[in-house]
Amino acid sequence: DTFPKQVKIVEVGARDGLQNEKNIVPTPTKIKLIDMLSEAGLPVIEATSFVSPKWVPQMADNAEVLKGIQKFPGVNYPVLTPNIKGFQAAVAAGAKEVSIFGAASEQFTKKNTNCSIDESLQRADEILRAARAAGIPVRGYVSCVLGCPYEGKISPAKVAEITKKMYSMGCYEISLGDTIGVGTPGIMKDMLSAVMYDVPVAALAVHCHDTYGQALANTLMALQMGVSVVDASVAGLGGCPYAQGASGNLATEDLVYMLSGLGIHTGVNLQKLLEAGAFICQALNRKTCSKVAQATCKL
Ligand SMILES: CC(C)(COP(=O)([O-])OP(=O)([O-])OC[C@H]1O[C@@H](n2cnc3c(N)ncnc32)[C@H](O)[C@@H]1OP(=O)([O-])[O-])[C@@H](O)C(=O)NCCC(=O)NCCSC(=O)C[C@@](C)(O)CC(=O)[O-]
Repeated sequence: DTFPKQVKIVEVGARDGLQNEKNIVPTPTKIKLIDMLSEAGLPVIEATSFVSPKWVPQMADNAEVLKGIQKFPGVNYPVLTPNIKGFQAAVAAGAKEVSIFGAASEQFTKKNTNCSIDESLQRADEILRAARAAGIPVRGYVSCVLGCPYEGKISPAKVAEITKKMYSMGCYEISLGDTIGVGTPGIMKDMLSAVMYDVPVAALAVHCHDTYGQALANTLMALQMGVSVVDASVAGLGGCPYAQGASGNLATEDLVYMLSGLGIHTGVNLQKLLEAGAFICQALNRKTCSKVAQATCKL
């Protein structure tokens, strides 16, 4: 049995999940969602992002959300920061951890952050230096690791190169994103093999979108290869606004159900997680994308 004994789930529903919503979700709804997710025992809950409100209007209430949530002891509430301006605003609002984001695709980087890969790494380096001085841990994201909406196939070597750079710049963990959910387990295996050659597996996470229904299978492959940190989104909410057609993330409920079946510890209470999912789906007036939530729905 090659599975890790314990898996850390990084809940991204309140950020990756909501950033793509057209209608602005009221700030108290976001806060209640995050509080319910904390209540459910998730160890890491990405709360919001300090990006330009011109680019992502849904995240314009970032400071109110971060200040308004209950901070459960032992739970981390990282926020996304694209540049030093975002980092400073995040710290001023009380962020204790931030995430930087880049991609293994030039065109996606341009569409998502209006710069080249090199420029995005320079911005990341600036954040990492400021974060080190302030004692703030930094997580990194690499998008498009299994394919890009603009460039198509992405080579595992390119993903390994960017991941290695972020790791050597000081990110303690790097989340490998299948941004548009096009990957299949064989491609995940090849990509991870290349990355693991350069970066210790303990510093890697996977972040699978479920556009083609492959998120759980791709995640299982990563777990078999020793990855023990998995990003997921309650009710399968989500998608990147600069990756057209990308659907939501792997549903956290489905991940928790699978891990529990495998006897892998997560510390998450599935019942409370289902309640958080039901709450946000009702608030958004939409059906859950979680199969587990659909299967256990009493209505
Ligand atoms: C990077 C920029 C800012 C460049 O955007 P730009 O337009 O090139 O930047 P700029 O420096 O020219 O600034 C434009 C305006 O935004 C302001 N501004 C500038 N920075 C900030 C900031 N931090 N916070 C608040 N405001 C900011 C700045 O002050 C200015 O305001 P103005 O002077 O016109 O009034 C922009 O492209 C941006 O915000 N992009 C973020 C896009 C985004 O959030 N995408 C989704 C997250 S990534 C993702 O979902 C993938 C992931 C992580 O989940 C993993 C996966 O699935 O693969």
